[in-house]
Amino acid sequence: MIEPIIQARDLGIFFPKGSKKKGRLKDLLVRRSKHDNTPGQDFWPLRHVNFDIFPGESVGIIGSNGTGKSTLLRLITGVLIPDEGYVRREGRVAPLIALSAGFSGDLTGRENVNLVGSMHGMSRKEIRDKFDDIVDFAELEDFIDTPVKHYSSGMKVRLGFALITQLPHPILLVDEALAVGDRAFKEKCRVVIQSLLDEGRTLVFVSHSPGDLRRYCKRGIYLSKGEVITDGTVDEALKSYDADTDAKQAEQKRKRARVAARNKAKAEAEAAQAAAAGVVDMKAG
Ligand SMILES: Nc1ncnc2c1ncn2[C@@H]1O[C@H](COP(=O)(O)OP(=O)(O)OP(=O)(O)O)[C@@H](O)[C@H]1O
Repeated sequence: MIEPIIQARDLGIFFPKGSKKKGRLKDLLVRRSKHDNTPGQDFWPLRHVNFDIFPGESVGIIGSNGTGKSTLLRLITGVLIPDEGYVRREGRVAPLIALSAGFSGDLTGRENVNLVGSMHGMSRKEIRDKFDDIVDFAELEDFIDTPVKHYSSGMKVRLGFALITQLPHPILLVDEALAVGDRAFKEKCRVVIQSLLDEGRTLVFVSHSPGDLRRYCKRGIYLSKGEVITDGTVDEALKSYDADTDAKQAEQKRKRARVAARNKAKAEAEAAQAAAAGVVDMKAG
């Protein structure tokens, strides 16, 4: 029997309302003690989430802003620790997430490739062997010995993408990585992702682009308010998302119409009152 490469069971995480993004152990401890002191102040971006992802699958995570998609990827990488349930993964993760965040500004591109590559488990030899390909892909030949703090945000993202896609890890997590960079670079990234999928890597892909989701993913998980609403083909998940969005928009339209009708009735009542007061004044005059 094939075992899942990623398995989530009753997965949930809370944040105290109004807190900043966290992930360090110290923060988690602080958060836990806050939780104990102020019950009812928690916000659960994800709760009761269950799924199995099998080796070689490509799964799109779909949902509107703030529904817990990135949080889910961060739980899969292990950057965040769940408060309920668990997420288990078999094998290492190549995270195409916040691509420029791991770099140290004072170090050069070359030094960062060495540092971040080894942090992700690459040996010195692997880094040496892949170094030229990384620099070439990132198109940073002339700037590789410049401190990263002088890079533009696009240059940092290019270097991050070039490095992370060289990792041999079986699980690839992508969070809107294709939404950055210019058109030519985006196309290059798409080709690389496709080639990694062809090698049999497992992909979990967060995107707002139906085109990209359909291009890479057979399966789709639609999240709403932190829960899995649909887990099926990518078309089924997108359909479910569209139907919810349409229903939400219709509700907002009805709400606006109700407010407009109320305002109109109020304005008419005020006009009638003013007219009546005018009649009284004239009589008095
Ligand atoms: N570490 C954190 N501390 C506090 N709140 C957080 C933290 N991480 C995420 N959140 C909140 O959890 C909710 C889900 O965030 P998340 O980034 O996972 O959403 P998303 O579905 O990826 O949204 P988008 O489509 O806008 O990227 C948001 O309301 C966000 O503000």
